[in-house]
Amino acid sequence: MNILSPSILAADFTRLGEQISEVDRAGAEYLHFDVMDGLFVPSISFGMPVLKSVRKATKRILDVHLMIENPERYVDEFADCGADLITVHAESCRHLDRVISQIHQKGKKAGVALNPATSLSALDYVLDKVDMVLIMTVNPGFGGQKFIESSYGKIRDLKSRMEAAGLHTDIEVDGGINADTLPGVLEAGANVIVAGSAVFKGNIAENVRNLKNIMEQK
Ligand SMILES: O=C(CO)[C@@H](O)[C@H](O)COP(=O)(O)O
Ligand SMILES: [Fe+2]
Repeated sequence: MNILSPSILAADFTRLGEQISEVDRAGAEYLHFDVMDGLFVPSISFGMPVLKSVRKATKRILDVHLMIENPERYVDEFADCGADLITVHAESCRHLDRVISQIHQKGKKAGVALNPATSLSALDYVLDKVDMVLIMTVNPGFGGQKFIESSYGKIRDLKSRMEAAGLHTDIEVDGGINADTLPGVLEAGANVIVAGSAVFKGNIAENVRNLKNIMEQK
């Protein structure tokens, strides 16, 4: 099933509750929550107190993307604040297998994210343990960046690898997704689509409808 996960990083924070209701009403299935620590990525975004408030504002799946060093320090707290799905970066975990188990022990779904320059081989011994793989289609740290073209091939390779192993794990893409890049990532095998600017800039309901239309045609 294809799923849309609007990234609130691109929302108007003075009207966050309203804008969350708007994407909910327009039919987005997930809500993407980008946590940045100023170390793993250059920017600092938001953390637990904001997640707690967002949890009260929506019943949708909260898809928490941790762009932080040593995320095991905070996984339990993000789980307690209302995350449903917690994604950690392979590059930021010294003990990736252990962090995946930690997320599962909290009763949450676990995702592993790969930066554009990270090989799929980082997933070799954990692929069958994760609920989702996040292929970053920009270098993490900021919204509104340009999609990296080599991502299409990477998604396709991951999809073949999963098929060969008999796995139906979700493939999420994040960064520079819009009406132009969406058809290609769907074709390549992605099914969980993060979109920040393409949802929150302009008319939110119309943007969600357009992206969902494309997703339904594929
Ligand atoms: O994780 C990140 C950026 O690091 C994203 O989730 C962005 O928030 C996506 O924004 P757009 O590229 O869709 O504007
Ligand atoms: Fe993200």
